[in-house]
Amino acid sequence: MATLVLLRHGESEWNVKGLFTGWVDVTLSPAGEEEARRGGQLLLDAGVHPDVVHTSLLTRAIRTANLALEVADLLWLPVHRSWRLNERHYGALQGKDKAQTRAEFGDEQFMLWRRSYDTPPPPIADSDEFSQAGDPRYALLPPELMPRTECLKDVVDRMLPYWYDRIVPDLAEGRTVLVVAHGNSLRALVKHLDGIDDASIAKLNIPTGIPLRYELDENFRPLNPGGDYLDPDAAKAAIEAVANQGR
Ligand SMILES: O=C(O)[C@@H](CO)OP(=O)(O)O
Repeated sequence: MATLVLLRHGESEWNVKGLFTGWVDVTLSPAGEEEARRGGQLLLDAGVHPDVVHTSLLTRAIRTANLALEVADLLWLPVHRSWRLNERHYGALQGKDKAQTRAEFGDEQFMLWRRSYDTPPPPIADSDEFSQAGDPRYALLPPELMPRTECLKDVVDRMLPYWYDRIVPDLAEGRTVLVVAHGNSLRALVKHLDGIDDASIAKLNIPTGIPLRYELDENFRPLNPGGDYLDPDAAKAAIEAVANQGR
């Protein structure tokens, strides 16, 4: 049996403003910093002691990991970062206001872009102020792998190699693994873990800053399907708030 803990970064500055974020590297809001620390406290209180951390290349996830680990007195843990755990690339919607987008394109198109499994938003132009073309953190990424938009299916496809090649080996060694990532990269991982079908995944939302614990069997499948939030009441309210963004 192995323990896997998933943690979505704390509230970001663009979560507060209601903007599509994706790969834009915004930082945490003051409330998000607090959520991250509380996430660390929840780990401590539950007696969960991660041995290794995997996170994305985006500041909001990296800072969340650091703030949570500091509270748990675990800043010394090994941390691995990969673009494969980044948020879904939101294409030309990056930097756009969610409520305005919904008003302009209608609820159906808005939800297709936000939550359908295989409809990506239009691609972002390299000249767009919110494009990541030329961002030095992706300099070693082969150009053909650099996304200009992604649907959730694309995220599953680029995240799974990291799951199998980097995270599963840690779990197989008996390590407790903490993955600090993003709303949609964690939806992709939960879809895989829980075997959620392509239509039902539209309804799954992940709250910021609340650790979600899975106990996995020898095939790295959940013994507790759906996982257990370390603060279930707070998670319920926060999940509702994520679902209603842009309304
Ligand atoms: O803007 C984003 O990158 C994501 C996460 O904040 O938003 P959504 O929940 O709408 O997919």
